[in-house]
Amino acid sequence: MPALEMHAVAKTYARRGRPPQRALDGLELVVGDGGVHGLLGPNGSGKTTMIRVALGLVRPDSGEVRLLGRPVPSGLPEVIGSVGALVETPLFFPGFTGRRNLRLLAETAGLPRTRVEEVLEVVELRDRAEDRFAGYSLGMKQRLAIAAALLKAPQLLVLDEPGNGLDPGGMRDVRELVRRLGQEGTTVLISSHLLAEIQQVADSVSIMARGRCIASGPVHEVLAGGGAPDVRVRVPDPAAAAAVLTAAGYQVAPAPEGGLLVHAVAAPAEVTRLLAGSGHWLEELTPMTADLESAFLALTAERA
Ligand SMILES: Nc1ncnc2c1ncn2[C@@H]1O[C@H](COP(=O)(O)OP(=O)(O)OP(=O)(O)O)[C@@H](O)[C@H]1O
Repeated sequence: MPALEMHAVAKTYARRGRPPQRALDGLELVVGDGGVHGLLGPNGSGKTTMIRVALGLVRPDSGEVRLLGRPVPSGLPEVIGSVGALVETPLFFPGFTGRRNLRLLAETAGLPRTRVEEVLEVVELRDRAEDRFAGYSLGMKQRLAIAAALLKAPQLLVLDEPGNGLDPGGMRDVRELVRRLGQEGTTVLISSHLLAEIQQVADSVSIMARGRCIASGPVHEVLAGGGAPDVRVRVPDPAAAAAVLTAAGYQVAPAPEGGLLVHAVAAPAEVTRLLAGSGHWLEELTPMTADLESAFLALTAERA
């Protein structure tokens, strides 16, 4: 059962004195169970709206939403206890310690104090748990917020742009935490407009642009555009080598940096074998994995 499913979801915000703003435009999106799923898109692409719709905080104009298998909003009461979310900066009491803030939240939710100690441990704030919240760095505040979302031991953790405003050290801490949670069995949905952030933590990714999902799948597949990667080869006689590869059915072009670019190579060893078999000894064979940035820019530009 997927953690989250959205079908044909549309949402347009009415704005006083200005034309309505379409935020979701027939969104189709599935977040599988387990691992870290990244939601990537430029500012204004609809990520926050999508998350708010998923959690029943915003009612869509049309479409179908299922969270942990239950329809939203009607089935929400059955599953919301298994979903932890960090959508807006939660309100902590600045004068209270981190521990006391969490204890208050745990009490309200009917959870034992031992759970507070567990989540403090998970976000590595135990050493600083007796410091006042007001004295925490942004990164520590963010980790405390994640700890609060983890109190009820959620099956699904939703984090909307958790890296926003953090310095590189803070971002690294959040990244490591997210990766660890994913490995330990929590399904994490994390949004970001930063490619590197998603690339470094997510197992799968959905790319959003203008209220739609324009690509989705395992990170390495979305990066490669869904197909096998190109490889660059260098040989002493490129023209003759190109002829050998073309005869074997490969598409070959001169590489801009020199050498040959062989398109969509599922098994690079096959290229090595073919060329060696015809007396062309490879000087270099490099898989050209597209980085997320170019894949992302190409995708969002295409559909814009
Ligand atoms: N409450 C609202 N009223 C009017 N327009 C809104 C509202 N919330 C969002 N929008 C608009 O809907 C579009 C999608 O916004 P949304 O916040 O969902 O995108 P996002 O991808 O999360 O962007 P960001 O990274 O900037 O938060 C934007 O054009 C935004 O200005």
